[in-house]
Amino acid sequence: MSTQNLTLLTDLYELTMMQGYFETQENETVVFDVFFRENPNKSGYSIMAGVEQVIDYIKNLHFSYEDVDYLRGLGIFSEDFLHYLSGFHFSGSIYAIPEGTVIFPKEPLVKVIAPIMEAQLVETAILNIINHQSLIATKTSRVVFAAQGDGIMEFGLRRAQGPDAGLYGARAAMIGGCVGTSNVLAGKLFDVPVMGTHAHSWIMSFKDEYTAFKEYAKLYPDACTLLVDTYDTLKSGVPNAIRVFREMREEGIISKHYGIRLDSGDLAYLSKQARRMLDEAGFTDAVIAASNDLDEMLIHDLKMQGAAITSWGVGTNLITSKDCPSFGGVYKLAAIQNAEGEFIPKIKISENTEKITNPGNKTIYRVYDKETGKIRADLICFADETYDTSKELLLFDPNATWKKTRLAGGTYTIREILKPIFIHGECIYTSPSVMEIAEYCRHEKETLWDETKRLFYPHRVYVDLSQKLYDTKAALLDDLSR
Ligand SMILES: Nc1ncnc2c1ncn2[C@@H]1O[C@H](COP(=O)(O)OP(=O)(O)OP(=O)(O)O)[C@@H](O)[C@H]1O
Ligand SMILES: O=P(O)(O)OC[C@H]1O[C@H](OP(=O)(O)OP(=O)(O)O)[C@H](O)[C@@H]1O
Ligand SMILES: O=C(O)c1cccnc1
Repeated sequence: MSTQNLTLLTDLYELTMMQGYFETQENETVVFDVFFRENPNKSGYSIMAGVEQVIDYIKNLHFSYEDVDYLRGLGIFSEDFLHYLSGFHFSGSIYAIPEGTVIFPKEPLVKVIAPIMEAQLVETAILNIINHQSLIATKTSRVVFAAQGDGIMEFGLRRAQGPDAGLYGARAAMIGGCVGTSNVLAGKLFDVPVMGTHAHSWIMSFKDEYTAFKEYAKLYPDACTLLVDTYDTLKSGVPNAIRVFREMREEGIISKHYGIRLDSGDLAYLSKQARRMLDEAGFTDAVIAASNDLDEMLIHDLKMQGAAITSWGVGTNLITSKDCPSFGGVYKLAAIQNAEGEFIPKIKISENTEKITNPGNKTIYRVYDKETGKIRADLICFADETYDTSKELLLFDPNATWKKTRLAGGTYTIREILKPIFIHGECIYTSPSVMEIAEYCRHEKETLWDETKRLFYPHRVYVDLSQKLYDTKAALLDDLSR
């Protein structure tokens, strides 16, 4: 939250390195990139989320008297360094891809340009925030895709990995496309719709199911979703719900939003039977909602089975991204500024060529097909490179350079997707509201080809390097292998 001081939310090694830089170096300005190597959940794309919380974190970055005192107590920091920390503030620049944007592996999601002591300190918290929210936004986006336009309600708070994961997970889930959340604190803090039904305990607390439904309908006639599986879904739950709906209709209080929720058993079979019973009773607009360990695969499968469900409550699998519990974003040094103000590219070698980093102070252009508005590729280049869209653009796969695509001038458009957030310590970016981000995210997904959006074996979007960046990288690798 915006006033929270998370300065010590870092790994100890960031502070021990910071002290090392303080003792041994000139505190040169460096460039660090946040990027990830693989989309989670076998997705063809990911969704950026968490920038607003990164902004809050950076704005509140300071070592309080108690923080400094605690660090002193560890017995590993000098008084000179602790004195430096007590006057610390972030003076660098940060660029980020706006929340809700579709993102792909290898591209810089966040770029930090700052004196090395500052840039090093912020690694852990930035990764923590972006990794978590981007993971949940991406998972949600897949669940939403599977539901083919039906609403997904985020129900995961009780099974999230702690309060923060529940709260910021709900925020990310809204960005990824949920229609609402059961998380009331998320509703208050992020101004997003809260919604829900009722629990089995409600039914069990009354003398019988009918009375429980009736009392609920009296209290909440405008949002009356009755949980029908406590005793026997088709023999008792649905008939009792119909009885109550009928009485509501007779009393003229039938609402716009009413229906049932299934939470166990064969959801395809039960939903079809329930639909038939509701329709026969004249309640054709009663909504059938379902929950019970759902995820995108199950929802996809239930759709294939012709389930008559049009509203889905998804908890555990979404809020924990159960099939892929980590986003895998990393933070790597890409350049060091010399005395002349030039950024000298740096590279990290790996046995695994996929893990070799992209050097330099970079930016990203998203290249769109002019006619369809769909993404052709992303192009990572140096920050000072520019492109003229009236000229031919040559794209090539950096891992298989013989794979080339030539886009004729006038057939494509480009958009720089990395945006300035902080310049020389000053925040120059205003975060949109979560619902505005969610709307933007919905449009962003329209720029993906269907082949990229599909749940299984999606088509990969190319993330290419400019010729200049490719040549620089090759030259650095060449130098290091001498
Ligand atoms: N038609 C279906 N096709 C595929 N999966 C289904 C179908 N119906 C339900 N499921 C899923 O199968 C799983 C069954 O859950 P589980 O074995 O816990 O039984 P249950 O119905 O929840 O019983 P109970 O809650 O009474 O223990 C859930 O994840 C549920 O969403
Ligand atoms: O299955 P999930 O995707 O995690 O969705 C949330 C679950 O949480 C509730 O169950 P719970 O047993 O906690 O409470 P209940 O007594 O209200 O069913 C709800 O009925 C869902 O089944
Ligand atoms: O409102 C609901 O139906 C709900 C909320 C949280 C978890 N499960 C269900």
